[in-house]
Amino acid sequence: MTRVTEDYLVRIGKLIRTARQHKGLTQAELAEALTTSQSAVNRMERGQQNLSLEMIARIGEALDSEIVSLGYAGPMHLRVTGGRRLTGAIDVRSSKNAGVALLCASLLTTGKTTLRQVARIEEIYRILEVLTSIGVKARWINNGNDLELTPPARLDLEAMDADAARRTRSVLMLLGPLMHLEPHFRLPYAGGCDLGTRTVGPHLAALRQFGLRVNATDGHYHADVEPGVTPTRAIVLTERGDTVTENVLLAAARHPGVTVIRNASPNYMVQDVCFYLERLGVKVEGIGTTTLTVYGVEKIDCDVDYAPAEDPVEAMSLLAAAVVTSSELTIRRVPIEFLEIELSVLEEMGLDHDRSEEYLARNGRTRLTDLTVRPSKLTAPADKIHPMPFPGINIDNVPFFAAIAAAAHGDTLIHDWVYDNRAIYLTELNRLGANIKLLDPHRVLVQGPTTRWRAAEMMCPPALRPAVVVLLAMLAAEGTSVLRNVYVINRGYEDLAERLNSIGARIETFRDI
Ligand SMILES: CC(=O)N[C@H]1[C@@H](OP(=O)(O)OP(=O)(O)OC[C@H]2O[C@@H](n3ccc(=O)[nH]c3=O)[C@H](O)[C@@H]2O)O[C@H](CO)[C@@H](O)[C@@H]1O
Ligand SMILES: C=C(OP(=O)(O)O)C(=O)O
Repeated sequence: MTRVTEDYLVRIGKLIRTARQHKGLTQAELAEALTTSQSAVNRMERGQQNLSLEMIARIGEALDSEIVSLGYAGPMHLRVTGGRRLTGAIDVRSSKNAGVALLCASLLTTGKTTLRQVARIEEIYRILEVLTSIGVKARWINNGNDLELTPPARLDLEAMDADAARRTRSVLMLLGPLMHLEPHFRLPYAGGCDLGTRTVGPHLAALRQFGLRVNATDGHYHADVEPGVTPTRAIVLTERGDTVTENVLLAAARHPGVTVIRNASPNYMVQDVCFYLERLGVKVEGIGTTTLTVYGVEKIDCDVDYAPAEDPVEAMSLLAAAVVTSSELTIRRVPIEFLEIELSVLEEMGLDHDRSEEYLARNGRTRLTDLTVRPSKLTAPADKIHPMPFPGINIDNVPFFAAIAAAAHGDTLIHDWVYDNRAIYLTELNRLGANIKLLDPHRVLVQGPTTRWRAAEMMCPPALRPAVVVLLAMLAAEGTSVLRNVYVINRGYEDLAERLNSIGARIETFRDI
């Protein structure tokens, strides 16, 4: 690990102290955020503690401070000592996908939005950069667990951080709230994982019914709002997509009158957005179904406090971690409604598991359970694994079936019809000892069981879930593996390496300078 010299340590220490005081944290509070002691923070601030670049980056994150978030810290990599069993229990955190939608939704009210237990992940940081660049005040409170967002009297859309906006597809969900605030605006083109072409047509077609016209030129969506246009009948989405449903919900929330959305996604992040809207005083009927009726409120000025639910895809990731490492693991706070089809398939494959009594998430609505998974002799499923819009196997959970199928006896056909590239990335597992044949760009045949995972040094595939699947296989492979440039994992998982270490993994993070 690279160390910085004494002179720099004193200067960095001063910067840390100033940034901490600016944020209103005590040394003890910063220490808690960094999982270190108050005396260690005291030594750091006096320049008497050696600091790894990793620690400096973490301090920067804890303090939201550009000064110490060191622009020169290079890409993050992981070094994995594999072949270890996982053990104990781990909590699922709140989802990336609800988090980004709720950040966009915060623009609906002129009041303050407090979001509890928001995942501290890169994707959230990108949307936060976009929001703060246009004037929203953002503050992490309660030891960095909760996020407080206060909009300005008028947004400065011209000042939008285009680089941050281009790194996330979720910026698309600003269309719905912004159309109520500005008659003309532009948004940089949306990005996200490298998953091939993804549709925006359904967003634009649905929002047109509220008078929003969008032209895509020069790397921007140019949006113009025609006043007085109102949907004359139910809005029928051409695809049952998650973000398109959320976008229309956000447009409908401040549209005076009743909007009916058909072919809506009932998926987890959409439910979170509906629960949030209810707290804003916007009535939504049909939550959890494919027809949503929204009773819009033209002006919303209340403060709102909401805790997004736990992430089913993170739950599936942890479950897959237990399976590939043949471990007994308890995964707590699993939003069971959104994982039960996956669990039914896994039960058929022979997965030995127990579920606790159900209890409610902090939002008071989502049902949670604690799931204990035990080492099992798995057989390949009789039928292909393929995703469906909810309810069905979650599209983002499909890659985890590749790792699980690799541990099962027999051949599993996986058909990812949704994304152009994602199935291709699954063949990366072959470098770690799996036997996966690419049948065409959307289908792979996994031939199990993988008797021995092999350690390897690899670049992260440029898509979040396949990247995590590779990491899981590295946990199973004896020896030392290296996974390079894990930004894409940090887009969607909070402190994944550290949290896996807390249940017995051995993963070190390191960075290039
Ligand atoms: C921030 C966020 O919430 N991202 C999620 C969201 O992205 P998002 O809602 O943006 O997903 P897209 O709209 O890109 O849909 C994914 C792909 O599925 C296709 N499609 C979708 C629905 C449908 O009924 N028919 C159809 O063909 C789309 O054309 C697209 O190619 O949903 C995806 C699908 O669950 C998830 O992978 C993403 O993690
Ligand atoms: C595809 C994903 O996300 P995004 O829509 O943010 O690219 C994902 O979460 O796996």
